[in-house]
Amino acid sequence: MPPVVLAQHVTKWYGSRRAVADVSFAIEPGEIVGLLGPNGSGKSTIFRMLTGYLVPTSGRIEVAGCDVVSDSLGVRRAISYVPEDAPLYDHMRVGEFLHFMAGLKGLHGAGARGAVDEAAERLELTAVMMLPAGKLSRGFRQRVSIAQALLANPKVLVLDEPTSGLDPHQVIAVRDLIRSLAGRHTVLMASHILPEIEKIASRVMILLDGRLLTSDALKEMTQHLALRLSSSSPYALIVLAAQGVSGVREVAPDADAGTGHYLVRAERRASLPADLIAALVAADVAVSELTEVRPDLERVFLDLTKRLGEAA
Ligand SMILES: Nc1ncnc2c1ncn2[C@@H]1O[C@H](COP(=O)(O)OP(=O)(O)OP(=O)(O)O)[C@@H](O)[C@H]1O
Repeated sequence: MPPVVLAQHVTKWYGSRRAVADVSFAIEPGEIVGLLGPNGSGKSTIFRMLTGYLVPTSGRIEVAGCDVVSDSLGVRRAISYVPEDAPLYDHMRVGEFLHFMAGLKGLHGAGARGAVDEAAERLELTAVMMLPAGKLSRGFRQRVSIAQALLANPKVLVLDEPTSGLDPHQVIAVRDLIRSLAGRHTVLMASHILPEIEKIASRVMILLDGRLLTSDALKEMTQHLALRLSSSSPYALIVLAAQGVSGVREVAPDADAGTGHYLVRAERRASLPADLIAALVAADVAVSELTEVRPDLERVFLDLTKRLGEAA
C-alpha cells in the first residue's frame, strides 16, 4: 500500500528564520506516529504544511495521494487537524456545534445526522450534547474537538498536544481513544512530553531545531550502553579505573540517585560490564552495584537536546 502521508525534502523559512529543514518521512495507513520535539522545533509548522495552511518553501508533501500545493482541496478532504487549544464556539451547544461543523465539511441532512450521532457515540458525548461548549471541562472540550475532526471520516487525523492540560483521568481516556482510532484512521500526533508519546504511538519521529532525526542516528544513540554504578570509594579513583577500560566514554555522578551513585556511559560491547568490574576491583574500588540502565527514549531525547544545545 502506498504511504498515506509522504514528505520529501521539505523546508520552510519564515523570512530569515528557517523553521523546518530538509524533512522527509512516510506514514503508512493505520499507523499512530508521534512527532516529538521541544518547543519551537517546528512541529506546528509541519502540521500546518500537511494540512495545506502553509506552503513549503521547498520540497513536496502528499496526503492520500494529493499534493498539498496543487490539490489542497483534496488534502483538506483527507486530513483533519485538532489544534492544541480546542477552539470551540462557547455559546453553541455541543450537538449544534457538531452539526454546524458537519455542514462546513459538506455533510447535510441524514448524512450529517448519522455522522454526528456516530462521532458523539465514539467520543462518549451523548450526555453533553445539549450543553453549551463554554460549560465543558477541558477533557470534554478535547473530545468534542476530536469528534468534529472525525465527522467527515478523514483518512488522517493530526493532533497537536492532545493530552496537554488534562487531568490524569482525562489523559488516560484520551490516550485510549487515540489508540482506538488506529487502523481506521492514520494518526499523527505532536508532543514535547516523551513518556506520553511513547505510551500512545507505534512509532516516534524526533524533531530537533527543524530537523528530523534519522532512524540511523536514533539507533546509534540507543546502541550506547549506560551502567549505574554504586560505590563508596572516591570519585577520582572510580574515574581513573573506569577510564582505563576500552569503550568507556564517561563516568559522571548520578544526580537523581544521590551520593555514591554514578552513571557510566560506554560503547555497547558484551564483555564491557565484566571488564569494568575487573578494572574497578583491581584498583580497590568497592563496588556495591553495577546494573544496566535501559536506554529509554527519554534519555536519548534529553542527551540529543543537550548535545544540540552544546553545539549551538
Ligand atoms: N509565523 C511565524 N513567523 C516567524 N517565525 C515563526 C512563525 N511561526 C513559527 N515561527 C518560528 O519557527 C520555529 C518553529 O515553530 P513551531 O511553532 O513550528 O514549533 P513547535 O515545535 O510547534 O513549537 P511549540 O511546541 O512551542 O508549538 C520557532 O522558532 C518559531 O519561533
